[in-house]
This record gives sequence, structure tokens and C-alpha cells, in this order.
Amino acid sequence: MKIQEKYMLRCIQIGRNALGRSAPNPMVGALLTHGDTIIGSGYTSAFGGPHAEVNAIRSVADPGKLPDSTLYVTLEPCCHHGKTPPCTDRIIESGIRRVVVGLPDPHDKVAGQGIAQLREAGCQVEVGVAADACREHHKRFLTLHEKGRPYIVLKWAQSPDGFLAPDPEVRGESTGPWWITGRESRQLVHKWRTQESAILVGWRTAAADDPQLTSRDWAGKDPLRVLLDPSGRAPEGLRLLDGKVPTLRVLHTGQQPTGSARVENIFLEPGPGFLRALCRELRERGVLSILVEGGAHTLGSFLSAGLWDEARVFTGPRPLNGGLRAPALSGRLVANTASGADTLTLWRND
Ligand SMILES: NC(=O)C1=CN([C@@H]2O[C@H](COP(=O)(O)OP(=O)(O)OC[C@H]3O[C@@H](n4cnc5c(N)ncnc54)[C@H](OP(=O)(O)O)[C@@H]3O)[C@@H](O)[C@H]2O)C=CC1
Ligand SMILES: Nc1c(N[C@@H]2O[C@H](COP(=O)(O)O)[C@@H](O)[C@H]2O)[nH]c(=O)[nH]c1=O
Ligand SMILES: [Zn+2]
Repeated sequence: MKIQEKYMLRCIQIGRNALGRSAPNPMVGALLTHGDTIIGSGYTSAFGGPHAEVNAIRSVADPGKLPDSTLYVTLEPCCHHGKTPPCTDRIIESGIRRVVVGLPDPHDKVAGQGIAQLREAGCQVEVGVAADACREHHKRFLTLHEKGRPYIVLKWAQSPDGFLAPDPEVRGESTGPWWITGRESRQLVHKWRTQESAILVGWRTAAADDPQLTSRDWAGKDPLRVLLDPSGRAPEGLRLLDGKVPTLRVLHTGQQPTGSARVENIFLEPGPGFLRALCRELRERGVLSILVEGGAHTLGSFLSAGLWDEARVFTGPRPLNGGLRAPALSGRLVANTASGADTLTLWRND
């Protein structure tokens, strides 16, 4: 492997520090080399803070070395005023003359202009180093700009005989989720929750499980909670409506929301465009990605609309011998691993 690719793969590792924190900005990673020494590195700050390139430049102990250094960055530097000034200006001011870029930025305010500005200022710019790895790393941001919607991860747990939950008679009066998976998988799910901007369930899941949908077993942010409740049927008093974490309840236009002023109600037209309209609404609110956790009806509606990018399916060890059928999935199997006593399969929709 060429040294340039190695540096770009290191940029990706650095950029992962911003996973779940930079939205709606991309989790860019950058580093600066001088000869064969790494003299600085940085990643995208939380929204509103400096970008990776600026953090990398600021981290250099001896700025006199910058004109003879090379900047590696996973995504084309921005050239527009957003919450912060353009990174291209900062790169040019610092005297850096060589820039290696993983991918062009599809954002309509950048789209090749960042690279063009650097070249006009006399920088030598190389584009497309470790491009496949950078595409994978930036999958959420690329989906937001190329498909115009957040990246969607479906997740569920099923029994080996293909059920999401037992029949109500088996469940009886017990409240809370019916656990199919073990402790390791549940903690892994909390880690995943810190990585996505929003988490979504249907109201029947909210009513049956009274979930919290927080990341309490992992250090990191709680995602925005989204409850699909088109007719306002979610019962009062649910933990999802407790206001402890920002929560959106999605209703059909014209419906009367019940009680809870602790959540924000939004209203969308019923019909086949409902989920796409929801995706647009979430995008406008800076949501880069959504983790859809169920139930069967909700997962099925994302699947049948083709609105998904990844599915993460746990299979627990104990059969249920009946109950609510797991959704039918057709996608590309990319991994099959163990998670404690469970099996985890990862699927892509491409
Ligand atoms: N094992 C697992 O991983 C999981 C298991 N579960 C289990 O699943 C069960 C609940 O699942 P299920 O009964 O399928 O219900 P859901 O939780 O999927 O909620 C379904 C309701 O949400 C609304 N809804 C869903 N999708 C849409 C859409 N695209 N447009 C408009 N409204 C939508 C509808 O409300 P309306 O009826 O008002 O139109 C629908 O009836 C529970 O038993 C729970 O324990 C839940 C999550 C995960
Ligand atoms: N039953 C089941 C899952 N159920 C999902 O987890 C939610 C509960 O979240 P919380 O209240 O935050 O613990 C529940 O409502 C449903 O969406 N998940 C899994 O990984 N494995 C399982 O066996
Ligand atoms: Zn920038």
C-alpha cells in the first residue's frame, strides 16, 4: 500500500472521533505531514465549531513548517461561509502547498469549487486517494447530499424461528420490551444509538414496550427520539413522552395530539409520501442519520418504500413458536458475526 493511502486511512480513523457529534456536518479527518513525520491532526468539531482542517492546522507546534507540509483530508475542504469561515482560506493563509483529498464534497456549495480554489492559489491538489474507504466512512453525509435524505439504519432482534415478539397471551401483563437478545447485544445497540442523529419507533412499540430509546449503557449523545403516531394513539405517561430527551411525535395533518407538552408535535400529510416527507423534515432539522428500531409494521414500511441503507439483524438463541413475524428482508449480506449468544447479520441496500 502506498504511503498516501496509509495516511488517508489514518485520517479516517481520526475522523471517527466525530461520529455522532458532527451532524449535520461530515465527520472529516485530517492530518499534516512534514517529510515523513506527522506534525498535526484534527477532526470535525461539534456543529458550529472548527472543521477538521482548521483543527489540524491549529494543532501544529511549529507553524513555520506548514509551507513544506502536506495536508491529507478525507473530504474536499469547504469554500463557503457556513457557521465557520471557509477552510480553503485557512489552508491558503497558512502557506500549505500540497493537499491530498479523499473525495470531492457533494454539498452544493462546495462540489469541486474548494479544490478549484486551492489550485488557483497555487496548491498542488490530488483527489481520490483511498476513495472507496472514504466513501464508506462518509456514507451518512454522502447519502444526505446525493439522495437528499438522512442515512437510514434498520435494526431489529428476532427469534431463530423468525419472530419479533411473542403472542400477547404469552406476553401477558408484563410491561417493558420482550428481550430476545442478551446483554452484549443490548449494549452494542446503545453504542449504535450514540452514532446516529435520530432513533425512530412506531406507536405500537411505544405502547407495548414503553422504551426509553436512550444511550444510557454507552458514553455519548442520546439521539433525537421520533415517535410515529399518525392518529395520536400513543397512551399518556409513556417514557418516550417524558421530555427527558428531545422527542418529536409525528402525526397526520388534522389530528389532535393528546396531552404531553414535553414533546414537539409535527404534522405531515397522510399518504404514500408520508415517510419521504418525514425524511425531508428531519433533514431540515439537521438529522444526518436515523436508527429505525421497530416494530414490524414500521420496519416493513421503510423496507417497502426502499427507504433504508443498512439493516442490522440480531437472532437470539430461543425460539418463540409464534407471534409477530419479523420483516422480510432482501439485501446484500455483508457480515455475519456472533454477539454474545446471539448472531448479528449486517445487510446493505445497494
Ligand atoms: N424484537 C424487536 O427488535 C422489536 C420488537 N418490537 C415489538 O413489536 C411490536 C410492535 O410492532 P407493530 O405492532 O408492528 O407496531 P409498530 O411499533 O411498528 O407501530 C405501528 C404503527 O405505527 C404507525 N406507523 C408505522 N409506520 C407508519 C408509516 N409508514 N406511516 C404512517 N404510520 C405508520 C401506524 O400507526 P396507526 O395505526 O395509527 O396508523 C402503525 O399502526 C411490539 O410487540 C414490540 O414489543 C418492537 C420493536 C423492536
Ligand atoms: N426486544 C428487543 C429489542 N427491542 C427494541 O428495544 C427497545 C427498548 O429500548 P430501551 O427501552 O431503550 O431499552 C424496544 O422498544 C424495541 O424497539 N431490541 C434488541 O436489541 N433486542 C431485543 O430483544
Ligand atoms: Zn471546512
